[in-house]
Amino acid sequence: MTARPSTLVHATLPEALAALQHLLPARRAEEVPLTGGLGRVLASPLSARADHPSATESAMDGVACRAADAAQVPVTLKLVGESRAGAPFVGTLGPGEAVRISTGAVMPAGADAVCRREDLRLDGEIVTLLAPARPSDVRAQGSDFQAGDPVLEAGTRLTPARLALAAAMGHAALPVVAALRVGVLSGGDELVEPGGFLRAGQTYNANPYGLWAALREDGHDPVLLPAAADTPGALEARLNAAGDLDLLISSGGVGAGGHDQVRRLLERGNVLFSGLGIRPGAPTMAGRWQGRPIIALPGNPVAALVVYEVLVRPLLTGKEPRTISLQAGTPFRDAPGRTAYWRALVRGNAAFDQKEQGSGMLRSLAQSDALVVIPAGGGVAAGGQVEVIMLS
Ligand SMILES: Nc1nc2c(c(=O)[nH]1)N[C@H]1C(S)=C(S)[C@@H](COP(=O)(O)OP(=O)(O)OC[C@H]3O[C@@H](n4cnc5c(N)ncnc54)[C@H](O)[C@@H]3O)O[C@H]1N2
Ligand code: MOO
Repeated sequence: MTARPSTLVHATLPEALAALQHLLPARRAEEVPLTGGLGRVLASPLSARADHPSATESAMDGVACRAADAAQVPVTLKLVGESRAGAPFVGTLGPGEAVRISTGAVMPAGADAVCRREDLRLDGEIVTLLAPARPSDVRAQGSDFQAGDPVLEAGTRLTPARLALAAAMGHAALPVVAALRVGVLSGGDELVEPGGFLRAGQTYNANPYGLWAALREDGHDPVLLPAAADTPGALEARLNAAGDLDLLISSGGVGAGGHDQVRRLLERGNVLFSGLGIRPGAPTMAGRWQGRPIIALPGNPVAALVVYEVLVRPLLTGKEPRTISLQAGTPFRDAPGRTAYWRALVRGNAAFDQKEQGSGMLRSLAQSDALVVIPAGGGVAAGGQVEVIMLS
């Protein structure tokens, strides 16, 4: 059956992204505890509830004193007390005086520098500084961030460091974009679940596990659906039984091979685009089946994961892949009429193409550091500049 008039044939990546954006449900916000925030995306900006540091404090173990007293060394100062983390020195430091101080302890009033423990000698109430006390070993109150500062922007993906930051800002719960429930489906008579017995001509079902992990990384809620056999009825039954899903992502069955059930099913429903101007991933399709959005990725495992990286991830996170410029350590050819994403190793400031670029060769993707992006007609000689997407 031919595609409907609204179908984009051989969409560009931006066209495909724009078309898909209209298909996803409006994104709600929800609150999660800090321990549930990894990979989630902030739905609104997050401001600090307190200054960090909350007081001016020492960055080192040693003694706190006046920098002016300790510019010429060796110098002898009188120890008048101690400031420990949680138990500050009470009072003001006078000229010629010092207090013992530990890392993170509040600087006494009057003190503005710290001499490190390894740079001094203690003798009862006398301390001899052997190196000048340093103002740079003092952390000023609010020098990391101040109460009320909008530290994390809406749209920020929560990494371990950002979760620690949110905790340091005083937040126990975080407003995040509600996860989408995404069904992950594969199809093909040759597929055997990992762990099972493999006969010649069969292949372990790998794609859903990579897609499941990528969806989890992006803060969504993937649901693995059992692989469907290559019969029209089997696929339809899987989709109908999939239950309440916001989106379905399939892999396989979009080629022109005659057993390509996903393609046929989508063509009976509503096709949004059929074919993408990229390599790998050219046969990618998207559309709707009984109202539910479906992104149909190619079966070749590298194609499925590369299309996730350059199309699905930007769609689900609202962020374009971050590219950096590197030198081409080897030549990178273009793919006629398509944007190519070549697997590459990154060494120093240069990208080197992986010898193996076959779309079925998953090992070379797993062992790559980056995808080098080469626009149609834009092949690059060794020594030229290339844009690359770093793979996590
Ligand atoms: N004559 C042509 N043949 C092909 C073309 C073409 O233009 N002309 N395009 C090739 C490209 S590019 C791709 S990509 C594939 C797309 O094919 P399908 O999406 O229909 O994928 P399948 O035929 O189902 O499988 C392809 C390949 O991938 C393996 N596969 C599939 N699913 C999984 C899975 N879940 N886990 C692991 N491996 C999987 C499958 O065994 C096949 O080896 O078509 C090319 N052919
Ligand atoms: O799009 Mo196919 O991606 O090269 O294997």
